[in-house]
Amino acid sequence: MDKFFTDLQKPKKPTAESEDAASPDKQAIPKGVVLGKDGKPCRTCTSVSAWRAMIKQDAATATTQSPSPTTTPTTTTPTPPTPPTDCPPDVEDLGRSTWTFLHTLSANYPSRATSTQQTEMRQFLTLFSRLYPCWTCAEDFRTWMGTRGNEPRVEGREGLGRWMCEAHNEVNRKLGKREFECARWEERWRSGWRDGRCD
Ligand SMILES: Cc1cc2nc3c(=O)[nH]c(=O)nc-3n(C[C@H](O)[C@H](O)[C@H](O)COP(=O)(O)OP(=O)(O)OC[C@H]3O[C@@H](n4cnc5c(N)ncnc54)[C@H](O)[C@@H]3O)c2cc1C
Repeated sequence: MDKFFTDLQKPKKPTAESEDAASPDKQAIPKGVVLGKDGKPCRTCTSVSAWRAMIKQDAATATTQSPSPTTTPTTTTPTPPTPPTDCPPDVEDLGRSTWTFLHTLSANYPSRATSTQQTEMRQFLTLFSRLYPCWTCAEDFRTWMGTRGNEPRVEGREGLGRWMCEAHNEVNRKLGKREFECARWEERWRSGWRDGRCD
């Protein structure tokens, strides 16, 4: 699991297993930008900041490679405008929405799941880990989930909620974020905080 996000700061190449296999031009890819099978950056695998850095770099390259014979080359490249909110999600927007869904799903899982419900939840998590649109995230999530001791705990709500919290904390650690106190997952995602601020 050490590779989970370790190369977040490097452009990540799709693996042969990934449906998005590509042959990237390393020179042209800024840090943090991930490529899809068409060789183009994968927006759902890339943060807006890395995306914007790429646009800025493209603009700078265009300026230096094809200067107009009649104009003086510019020395600064304008920062692209902040995208409006109704644009396709980047890796962070997608992640926030997805965690909201996954924790809410756990919070509404039966306290004691039937064997059918357990099977369905296992199947869902397996499919989720294959279909999540950030393929680099999905790949690492699959690896984590497949590691001994990290298998989904689907017997009931408490186990699943804790497991989801641990899964999320794994991502938090890899991204250098603070870990969440898993004893409080239910307050965050089901009952609301004990101080009553969500009531
Ligand atoms: C399966 C998966 C894999 C991902 N992999 C990557 C990746 O490889 N690279 C990448 O850049 N991004 C990845 N992301 C996105 C990343 O986890 C964040 O969603 C994104 O960086 C936005 O972070 P955030 O700080 O806004 O809050 P988020 O991490 O999205 O958290 C949202 C809210 O959940 C609560 N929370 C935080 N931690 C926990 C926890 N452990 N348990 C319960 N609640 C918690 C907090 O209240 C927080 O505000 C992944 C997302 C998912 C769903």
